[in-house]
Amino acid sequence: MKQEEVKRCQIQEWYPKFKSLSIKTIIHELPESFIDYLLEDSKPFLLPTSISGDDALPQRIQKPYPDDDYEEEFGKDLDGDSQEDPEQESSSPPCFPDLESQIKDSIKALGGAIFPKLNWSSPKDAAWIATTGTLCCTSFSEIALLLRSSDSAVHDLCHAFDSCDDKTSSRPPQFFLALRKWYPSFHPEMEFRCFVRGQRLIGISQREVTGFYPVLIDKKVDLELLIRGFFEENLRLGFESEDYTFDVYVTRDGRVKLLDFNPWGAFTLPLLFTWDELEESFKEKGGETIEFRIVGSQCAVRPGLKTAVPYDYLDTSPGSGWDQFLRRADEELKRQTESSEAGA
Ligand SMILES: Nc1ncnc2c1ncn2[C@@H]1O[C@H](COP(=O)(O)OP(=O)(O)OP(=O)(O)O)[C@@H](O)[C@H]1O
Repeated sequence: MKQEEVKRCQIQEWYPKFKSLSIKTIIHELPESFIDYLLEDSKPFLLPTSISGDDALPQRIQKPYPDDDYEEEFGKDLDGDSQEDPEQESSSPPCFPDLESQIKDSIKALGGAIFPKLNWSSPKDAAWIATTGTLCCTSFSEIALLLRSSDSAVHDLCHAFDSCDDKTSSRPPQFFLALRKWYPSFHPEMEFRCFVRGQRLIGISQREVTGFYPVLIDKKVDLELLIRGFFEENLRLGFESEDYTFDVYVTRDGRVKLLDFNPWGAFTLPLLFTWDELEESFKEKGGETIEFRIVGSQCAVRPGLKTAVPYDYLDTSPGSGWDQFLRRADEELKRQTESSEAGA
């Protein structure tokens, strides 16, 4: 894969051209100080101080220590004076007044609630930390909390070009924050990922693979016609890459909305396909047919895509803690088996 292909899939690159086919979005360039803040490994975890004071998150979260209790226990010396905290200076909450004020205006212009996204990715793996459990944000600090907690954001910030065979840099020159109007009524069964190889649409997959939606069985033929028409009319010659994926949402009245572009292969999830299957199908059929895959029964649903839990839950590598836990569980099992055998 080439860097150029990955760059084309950045929202600030494609959105201006395909704006009329997509959902309402406002894009802000991010200052480097905010990128540093997202990447710094500061403890305690500090949210930016709000300039407006009308933040959706309680101010208390933004303090390094929980008020009086901490001071009572640790902060007073024997004479009763507060001790100086050597970390105090470095742990004062950051503040991005200009960015915050621009974002506040954009959230208002988008109806009061937005879905945040960096150049390529949303912080979908961090939804668990939000008070709503979703990516719906109404304030700057909610966005900051999601981005700071997300491995998908770190991927965009540090590893976006890792799969490129002509990689010259680890990051793009600028980062952007896309604020997309929040749609609470998105129907997951109406989202599809479409696979384009050699400028031919060769595959369509249900996007939400953890559910069985009987309605798709009846609608499949019509949906394929709609998506194919959308692709031929707008993307085949309009998007410059030869190989890529695009995500669409089909509204109840049959309009196709473009949600996203992703590079072919590498970090992009092939959902109900494998990349080998897609390559094979292109080789055999030369892009003449489209294969449309949906989950065909309740028994065929896929497990979650492991994108919505903290990385620590999944990491079983040495040093993660899980390795020790599993070793001890194994030892305990062996011990029990041995003692029951000895007793028999
Ligand atoms: N504006 C929106 N309002 C509500 N939900 C949304 C909105 N945009 C996207 N979503 C939901 O969030 C999901 C992820 O969105 P999106 O594809 O933009 O994120 P992503 O990080 O690029 O994901 P991927 O890496 O899989 O492409 C979508 O499948 C959709 O269900």
